[in-house]
Amino acid sequence: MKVKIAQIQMHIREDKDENIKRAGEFIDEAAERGADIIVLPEMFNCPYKASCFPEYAELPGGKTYTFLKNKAAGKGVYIFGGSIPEKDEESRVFNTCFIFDRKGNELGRHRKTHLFDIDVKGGQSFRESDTLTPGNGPTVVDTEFGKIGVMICYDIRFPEFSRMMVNEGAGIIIVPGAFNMTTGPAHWEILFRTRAVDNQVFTVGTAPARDVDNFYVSYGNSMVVSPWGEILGRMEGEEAVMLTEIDTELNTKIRNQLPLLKHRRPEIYKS
Ligand SMILES: O=C(O)CCC(=O)C(=O)O
Repeated sequence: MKVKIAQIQMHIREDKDENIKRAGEFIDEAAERGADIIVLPEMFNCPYKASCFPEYAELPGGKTYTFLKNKAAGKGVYIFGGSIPEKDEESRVFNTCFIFDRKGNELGRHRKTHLFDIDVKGGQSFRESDTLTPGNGPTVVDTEFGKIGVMICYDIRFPEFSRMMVNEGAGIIIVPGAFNMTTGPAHWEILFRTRAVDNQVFTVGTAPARDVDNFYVSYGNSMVVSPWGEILGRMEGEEAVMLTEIDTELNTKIRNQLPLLKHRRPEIYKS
């Protein structure tokens, strides 16, 4: 089955309303160009800064959630809403992707499960756990294009997580992310291609546009990778909407010819 995936690689500013407005303009453009699925980047309504997350956080049903829901219904598209800081009744804050179908029904939500706490010597440092609470598992949603797994950024570094999604039947893994200028050039492409080849799935990474004046500089490089490990679409640092058509039959074709998933020996893998 053919699916047109639109990735919105946008700049993210201080002003939440401005971010929502820009996302809306790009969603309109993607829908006009025939997208079936539209994907936004990680933290698309909020600067990627731990101290901003509680300040920008919303309860489900809040302003950004309602915006995404209405856009999905209004344009008749699936929206994988990048991520936003979500708060719950106890004021805990999560990094959450809300997913809507063509009618604006919430299909699922993924709370980032592996928090990004790193300190690379002479490079990037970040501590999401200063303000965020982790989610506790993988997310797989049902669509007319089959099952789609959803994870957020750092989650992709944990191979077991993708495998859990594939074991649940996911044929595409959608990953809103925001790698930086230290880990991005080193690992982003390798990770998306490796997860695709290991699991014989499409991987879709969608990042903010690069803004060298930001506190956190996104690597950008939004990409779609085939189950054969081929890069089907790739941006650089620019702000743009990229459309890539994929064919979900490819998963089955590749799995029949190279039956990796059948050849697994889970009884001898201990971890
Ligand atoms: O894993 C990385 O290098 C980047 C992760 C990240 O930026 C994130 O999880 O938001």
